[in-house]
Amino acid sequence: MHTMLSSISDVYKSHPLFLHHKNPDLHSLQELPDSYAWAPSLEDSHHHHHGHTLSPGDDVVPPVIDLEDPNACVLIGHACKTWGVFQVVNHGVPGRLLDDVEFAGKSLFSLPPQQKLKAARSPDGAAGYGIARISSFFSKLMCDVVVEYEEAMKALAEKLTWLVLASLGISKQDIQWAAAGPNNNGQDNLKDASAVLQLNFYPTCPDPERAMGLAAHTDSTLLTILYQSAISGLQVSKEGAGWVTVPPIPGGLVINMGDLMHILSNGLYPSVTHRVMVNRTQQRLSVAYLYGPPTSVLISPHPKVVGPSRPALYRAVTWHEYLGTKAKHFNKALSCVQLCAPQNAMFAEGNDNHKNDNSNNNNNSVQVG
Ligand SMILES: C=C1C[C@]23C[C@H]1CC[C@H]2[C@@]12CCC[C@@](C)(C(=O)O1)[C@H]2[C@@H]3C(=O)O
Ligand SMILES: O=C(O)CCC(=O)C(=O)O
Ligand SMILES: [Fe+2]
Repeated sequence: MHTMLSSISDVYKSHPLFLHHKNPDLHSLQELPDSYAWAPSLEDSHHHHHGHTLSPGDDVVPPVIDLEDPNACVLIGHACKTWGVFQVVNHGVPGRLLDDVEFAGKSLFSLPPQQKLKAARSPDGAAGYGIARISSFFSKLMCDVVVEYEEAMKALAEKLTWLVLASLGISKQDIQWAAAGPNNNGQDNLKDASAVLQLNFYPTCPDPERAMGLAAHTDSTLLTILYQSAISGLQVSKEGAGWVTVPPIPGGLVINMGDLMHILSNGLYPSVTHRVMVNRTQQRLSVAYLYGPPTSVLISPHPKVVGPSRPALYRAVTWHEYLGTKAKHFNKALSCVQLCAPQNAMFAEGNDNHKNDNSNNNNNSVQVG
């Protein structure tokens, strides 16, 4: 975990980001500060899609897949093609561990602001605070829970990656960088895969219609495992349906396809654009496990999904390089590595149709590792 995190952190040495840390005490606000209000265009888009998202009896939500279902692989393939997101149950992560990480995360965010500021992410780092720096803030419980949670997420992320790839006809032997290394006892581990654990906290907001929890984006990952606790807020963009709320289900985990899976699948499994709305009465915690390959391995459209009728749409990139591109071009990153013009509307959808300035996200987040 150390080497992974340090190599992801390396990305930001050349892309320092000077975010302000002067967060007001968002818990006590009666009114939305102007600096948090989104432009009217965005406000329109809230309303524009409301009818689609919230109409009664609307059962258009991402599929929920039972990982113990023998047909899980086929169901996952279908979900990836049509939604780019699905929820999993019977995933093997104990409900007790989800409760623990939620409790630990909430304790962390309820620390006095001054204490949290001590853990501010440095401008040129990826992590909000390193293990060493946070240790003084937390009980041992927090560290134990995070370590245990990361282990459980890593195992689930590997399993899901293989299922997603298998649904494309790609097997373990077809992925060189995933080959068993000297240290993993011949197990089918994704050798040196990298990951970031991100805790997101969304305070209640007096004016949720005018504010945004987290701006529309795709994750720069192979896939992301998201625990969204019991409070809704996550929405995914679905062609023809607009913004669709992903309803929290007890013990469920949300799986997002990221840009690297988009590239690896040659656009067959598009990365899903998603955002987070804030809530007037309930604060919300989410825990995202952002999962990718070893940071220096080249990822390109896999030969199994490339052919004469389907040329490679993206050039090879490492996760390291791609994170740099994302840091510079945000939602246009995917088109920066695109090789030729999209061949049909499905690919024309792109990921820059929600380009927003995300500098005033109404969220606090922190990465631990
Ligand atoms: C490994 C990653 C993936 C990162 C960048 C880096 C560390 C933090 C991740 C997130 C987490 C929150 C959304 C996002 C869009 C963000 O701003 O930070 C993610 C981003 C990405 O998926 O591009
Ligand atoms: O809070 C959520 O539900 C989503 C968070 C998210 O998209 C992220 O951390 O990348
Ligand atoms: Fe995300």
